[in-house]
Amino acid sequence: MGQVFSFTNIFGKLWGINKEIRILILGLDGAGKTTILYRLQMGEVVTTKPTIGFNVETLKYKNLTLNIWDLGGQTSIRPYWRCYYSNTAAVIFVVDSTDKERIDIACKELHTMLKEEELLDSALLVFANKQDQPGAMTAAEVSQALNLTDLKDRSWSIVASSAIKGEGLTEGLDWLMDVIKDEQL
Ligand SMILES: Nc1nc2c(ncn2[C@@H]2O[C@H](COP(=O)(O)OP(=O)(O)OP(=O)(O)O)[C@@H](O)[C@H]2O)c(=O)[nH]1
Ligand SMILES: [Mg+2]
Repeated sequence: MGQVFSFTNIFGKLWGINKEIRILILGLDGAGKTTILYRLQMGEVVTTKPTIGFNVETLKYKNLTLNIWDLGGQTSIRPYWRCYYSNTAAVIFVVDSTDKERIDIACKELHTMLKEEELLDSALLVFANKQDQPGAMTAAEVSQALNLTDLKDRSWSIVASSAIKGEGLTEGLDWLMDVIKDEQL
């Protein structure tokens, strides 16, 4: 009981200290999820292999402790995403903005995922990634292709990013932290 009412516990919770926040990074294979995870954690571009299973890293960001789960996006692995949904504060959905052929598949996977009961309260941040590549769809084009304006009763945002150049990632995460902090009050 003493532990429950301790000063650090109460005030830590008020300021978001101690609280661990679970975030999933999802999206089709090759979108840049693992590159984004390690760019956020280490500030570097790492060499990646297709993720079979998941990577999980803890990141301290603005007084918050984020547990970020990066799941493999290959077709055969996507059915396992749902095993990770419970207690998820936010989903970061990563799109390869150059992959026009598969944007409809990305759209379908996104909306299937968002219908899941366990994710009804989760915020959504979409990264329109690989903006450094010629011919990349803009964030507005990706937003339209993903039918994001159809989303009701959910905090969502889309941010143009390049994980390789490190652009847009902090902007996206700042938006997400503001939403998560607001929802905790
Ligand atoms: N040009 C460019 N390449 C990127 C960017 N982000 C990631 N990549 C490259 O895209 C490839 C796939 O990146 P990953 O991070 O492994 O993709 P993933 O989404 O984790 O893929 P799975 O693990 O298979 O689901 C790698 O060669 C990355 O270097 C980006 O913003 N721009
Ligand atoms: Mg990966």
